[in-house]
Amino acid sequence: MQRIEVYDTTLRDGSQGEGINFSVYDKLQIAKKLDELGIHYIEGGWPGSNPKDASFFREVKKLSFKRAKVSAFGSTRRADVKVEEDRNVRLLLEAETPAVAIFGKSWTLHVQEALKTTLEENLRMIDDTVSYLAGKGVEVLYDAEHFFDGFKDDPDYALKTLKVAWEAGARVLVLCDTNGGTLPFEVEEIIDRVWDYFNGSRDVVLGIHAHNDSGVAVANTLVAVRKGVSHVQGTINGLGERCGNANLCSVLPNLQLKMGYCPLNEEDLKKLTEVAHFVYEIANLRPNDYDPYVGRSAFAHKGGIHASAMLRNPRTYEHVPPESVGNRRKILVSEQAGRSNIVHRAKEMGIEIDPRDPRLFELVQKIKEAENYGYQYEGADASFEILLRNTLGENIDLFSLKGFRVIVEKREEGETITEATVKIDIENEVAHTVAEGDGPVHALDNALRKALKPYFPDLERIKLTDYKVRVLSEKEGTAAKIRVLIQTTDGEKEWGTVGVSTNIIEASWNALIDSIKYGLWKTINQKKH
Ligand SMILES: CC(=O)SCCNC(=O)CCNC(=O)[C@H](O)C(C)(C)COP(=O)(O)OP(=O)(O)OC[C@H]1O[C@@H](n2cnc3c(N)ncnc32)[C@H](O)[C@@H]1OP(=O)(O)O
Ligand SMILES: CC(=O)C(=O)O
Repeated sequence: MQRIEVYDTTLRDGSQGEGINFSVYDKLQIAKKLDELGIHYIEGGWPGSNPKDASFFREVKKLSFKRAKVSAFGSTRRADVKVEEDRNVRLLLEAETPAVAIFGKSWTLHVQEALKTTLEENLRMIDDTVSYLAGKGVEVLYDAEHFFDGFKDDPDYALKTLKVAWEAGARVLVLCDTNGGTLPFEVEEIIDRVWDYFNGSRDVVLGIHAHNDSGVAVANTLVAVRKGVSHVQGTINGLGERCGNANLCSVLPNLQLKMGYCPLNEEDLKKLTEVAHFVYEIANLRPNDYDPYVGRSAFAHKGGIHASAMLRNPRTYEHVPPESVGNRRKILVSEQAGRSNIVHRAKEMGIEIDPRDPRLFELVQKIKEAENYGYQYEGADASFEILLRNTLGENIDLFSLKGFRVIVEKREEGETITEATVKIDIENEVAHTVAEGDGPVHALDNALRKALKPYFPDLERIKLTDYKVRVLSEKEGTAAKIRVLIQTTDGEKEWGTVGVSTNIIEASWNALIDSIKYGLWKTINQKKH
């Protein structure tokens, strides 16, 4: 089995994606993660492009990588300029990286329209640049920009550019589908023609760099490997110009788990999900839950039929074990659930329940009715646990509500005052408190805490971290039904709760009360054990 070289261009082509702007520090952090993952080459940027990329190459020298080689990217020399006088080529050398990637034109249209030069001069530009850099002892990777489109228009010329780069000393010839318009069967046919051109010589090393404009960048990369390509380029999460690049988070597990290649070692592949989320975080992007392999939903099972079969044998609904890429399985509870989903979730909570227990049928029904009303338990694990325990006859309520009132007063001077009064039964006493807040929910939270604090000092640690409101029936205007989802933490764990009502304050109260009730019960329960 041939060795596959992995070349990551998240820091260069990934930075060309709309909305992406990595700082030098970000780039260095990502480079370290890529090295830990076992990536062979890290393309850090284009030193001739901007001061940030130049600065990255100065800083990255201070780091030592376990495995990865750092590569600098740039173009061939400009037309009619001596290679040793070309600014871009000089800056590439000044980056002092062990490898450089040079892109050159393979498509006559580009030579004539974009470069405005002759076909012969373009060949000289490739020849001069590759041989000059190789002569300086740098490993040169040659990116044949628009190779597939160039080949379709003028195969002889496109192939000639490859030959020139190879003979000038390029170590790898990377076939680029720059516009991302090529389909997998075309990639296969064209690569066959490239091997024919080089008389099947496997001394030649071919690479692939595919863009995702047709949604097939990963497929194009995989078929290229099947055709003997041994150098694979791509980015983490598929970031990159326009629709992005081949997503290494799909390419790598496909190669490793399905095709029998070993671009990474088995243990390193388990870091993939963490690296994917790290890059999203640094790029300030919300992770795509539906990403293959590494998305939060990649192994989330919602349908009752799926959950039932999964619990008997995970292979029934999973193409690979989630742990192989560092992800995890989730069994969701919702209106699509059956008893199996609940048995599984209950087990995770330490509750053993017989799948034939009649209370389970009752609970499935309750959930379906509640979701029909507007509740959503997928993001509200604590509200689900409360419902489950109540149905099983366990009372986790440490206090009960006697009533609340909220007053919002808008004053002539423009000031808005919000005040809440809460009355609760607690340990056979009645606590009656009043508090102000920035808004009605804040005031209620403050009043409730004031009432509970003397009984539960641990309440201090319980903090709301997120509060989301969703209108469920927009057409009803201000009388619409509202769903409130609250996230809460005690500094160690997070939990979610849900409330639904046509009254936004009541919906918020329901979610709030579940959140605090659950947090207090959990703390007391932990102390007991
Ligand atoms: C397929 C790819 O993704 S390639 C990478 C693309 N990435 C980027 O463009 C990001 C970094 N780019 C930059 O910072 C700038 O574009 C620079 C510094 C490279 C060049 O900036 P400028 O000199 O202002 O020119 P501009 O951005 O308009 O680019 C056009 C110039 O590049 C030249 N050029 C384009 N491709 C090549 C090539 N393969 N070899 C040599 N020169 C090239 C063109 O001939 C043109 O030069 P001219 O204006 O003298 O005719
Ligand atoms: C080199 C490169 O990024 C491309 O051709 O798409």
